[in-house]
Amino acid sequence: SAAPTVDLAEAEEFLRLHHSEHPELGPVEYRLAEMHAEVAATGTYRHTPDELTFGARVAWRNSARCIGRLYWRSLKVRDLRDLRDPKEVADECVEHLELAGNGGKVRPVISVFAPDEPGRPAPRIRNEQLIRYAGYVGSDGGVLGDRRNVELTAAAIDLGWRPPARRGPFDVLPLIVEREDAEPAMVELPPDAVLEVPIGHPELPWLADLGLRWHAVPAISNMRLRIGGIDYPAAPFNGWYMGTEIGARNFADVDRYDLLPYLGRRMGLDTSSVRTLWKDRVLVELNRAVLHSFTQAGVTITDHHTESDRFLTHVEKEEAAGRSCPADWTWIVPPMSSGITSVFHRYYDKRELVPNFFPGDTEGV
Ligand code: HEM
Ligand SMILES: N/C(=N/c1cccc(CO[C@@H]2CCNC2)c1)c1cccs1
Repeated sequence: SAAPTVDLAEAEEFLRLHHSEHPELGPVEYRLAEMHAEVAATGTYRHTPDELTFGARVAWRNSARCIGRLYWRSLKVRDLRDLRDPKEVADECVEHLELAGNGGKVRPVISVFAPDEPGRPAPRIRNEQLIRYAGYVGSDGGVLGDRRNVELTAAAIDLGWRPPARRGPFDVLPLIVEREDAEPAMVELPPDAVLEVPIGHPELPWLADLGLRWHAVPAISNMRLRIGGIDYPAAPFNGWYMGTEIGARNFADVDRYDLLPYLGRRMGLDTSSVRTLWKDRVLVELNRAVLHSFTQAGVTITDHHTESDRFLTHVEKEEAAGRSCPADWTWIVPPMSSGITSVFHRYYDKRELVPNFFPGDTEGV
């Protein structure tokens, strides 16, 4: 027999949850006995496809920082647990992006690759998201592109990635997949797997000439999915964007694209003092540009008002189902116009439930 590497209490709690929410599965006792026998023999157990699908959907439902959970039942789950080879994992991530992008009608998808098992290390995706723009540090210390990805860009170059002849602010980085006992794989994303939206403004024609753009599919690839005591370190998942993520954070943060001062001047605002609220006026127009452009391009996007109302509907539905809906106010409340969104005006249950997603071990490396 092998020493159990899996937390038996967490495994049992998960199987009981699965049967309680799906009575059609019959009594849980048989499954519990099977699990205990497998753990006694091998130190771990294997989820059935149904358990994996249910577990991934509940992990989303338990993600306290996620405002988009109303549609948690619709998550498409790709069972790729037999894949451990870094190159194969990278290639399936390209498939994931094509399936999720769906020509603009973005679908929430998760791909679950091999779990950590005794003596069989799992693959891990180095990139924080499947699609990331390069960040190049200039000799003057300035950065061309996304400052957040300066280290990832250097890692890709170290692995042999050649930036385009003319470096730009939106060069898509290759995917890097690592496994402790294998060579890392680095795969360029083919253009048709990377749906992008050019950014223009409904009333300011000059904005389109700036060449701003963003990718349609946000796909988090460095978090660990934990289900019933089993960890899946490579389980990239995507939804669609809420406009503020791009307009109020990616384009606005000083340590990202830092566009507010430039756009303020182009809009002819008095940027000499914050008291003119010039930053706030630029922020609104930049976010209107993002929502307008995605809609024009036929790419799914949601605004922070609609998404706030949807989330509170989700909280009500969960409570009607007899479940508490854990939520982290500091992440749920959007990064602009907070007080005029519905989620601002209440408290939330902050417990941490499992199944769930946790920071990966490449987090903040
Ligand atoms: C379908 C549309 C979805 C929308 C609009 C949405 C929206 C968001 C937003 C705005 C955040 C905060 C991100 C930030 O502040 O940087 C977030 C966090 C999160 N979302 Fe969702 N989400 C969606 C789907 C999903 C799906 C499908 C999953 C997983 C299956 C998911 C899991 C999470 C997790 C785990 C976090 C917290 C990440 C962290 O702690 O770093 N979301 N979501
Ligand atoms: N819209 C989204 N937004 C995010 C969801 C989770 C995390 C993030 C990015 O988080 C980074 C770490 C902290 N802020 C930036 C963005 C989704 C990504 C995957 C499914 S939905």
